[in-house]
Amino acid sequence: MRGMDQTPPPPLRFRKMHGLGNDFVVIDARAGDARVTPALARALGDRHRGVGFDQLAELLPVPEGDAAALRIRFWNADGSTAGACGNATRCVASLAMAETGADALILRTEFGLLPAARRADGLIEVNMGVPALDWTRIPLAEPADTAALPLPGAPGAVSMGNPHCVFFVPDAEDAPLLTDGPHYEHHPMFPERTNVEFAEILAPGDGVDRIRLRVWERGAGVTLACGSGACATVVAAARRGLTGRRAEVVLDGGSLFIDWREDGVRMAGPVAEVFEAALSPAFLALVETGSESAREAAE
Ligand SMILES: N[C@H](CCC[C@H](N)C(=O)O)C(=O)O
Repeated sequence: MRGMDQTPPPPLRFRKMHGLGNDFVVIDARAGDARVTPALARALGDRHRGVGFDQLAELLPVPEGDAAALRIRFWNADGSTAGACGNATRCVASLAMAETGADALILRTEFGLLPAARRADGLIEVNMGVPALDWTRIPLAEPADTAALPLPGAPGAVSMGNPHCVFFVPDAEDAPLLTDGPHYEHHPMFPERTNVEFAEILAPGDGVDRIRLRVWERGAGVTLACGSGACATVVAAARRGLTGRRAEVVLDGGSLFIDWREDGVRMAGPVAEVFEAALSPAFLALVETGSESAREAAE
């Protein structure tokens, strides 16, 4: 509950951005005056009653002397948190570089320190880190060969700081996203749920492998693009010898350029800022009246 001081809280400002149509609300909580809760994420993510997003990127401070410029916490539209979000990381990198005038910097996420840079061609590139391939780090509910899981279609499993289950299909356009997507997101093999990818290997172009990818995201459903999913798909494909370690990944919203090197998986693509606005105090009060969010905000 708010204390005796009835001074209204400052308006909660946010930015709306996207990477290939994978859309985000970005809240700068570095000053410590804002705090995202599962209830606020769900309310904000509602595409009819809120702002609407696939994910929310909460910007948090880092200690003095930290190698990173800032820390990011990712929230899905269902109020769950995620250890990675490639497209949102690229959007935040673009904001942070504009803020500091730098062309390269480091961002801290749950998965570690992620170097980011603006390329000469204007694309924003992030090194998403070294993929986790052991079953315990996906995580899976039992020991299994993550190169080909004991499930129909023998999908690959990869973590980029978040779990991915990658199916290779003959035609991604008619992939069973709306049935197999939720089925495998909630499959008991994935104790923390999983993102579900459907990948079709295309003919190489300009000497670069190409993959057509469609994604059902954990906590968000079908999205137009998924950066960590594109990284996981190239890793899963290369592990099977279906492609090399570099590929163009063609998603519904456009292409990401992936390069799996020894020191991590690089992912490059465009970002866009759509608008900046403030949440109305009435909206925040509405969220707070929900007992769950008020209790969490007070913790
Ligand atoms: N839904 C994902 C997080 C967002 C991933 C995606 N938007 C990306 O660009 O990586 C999860 O729960 O792991």
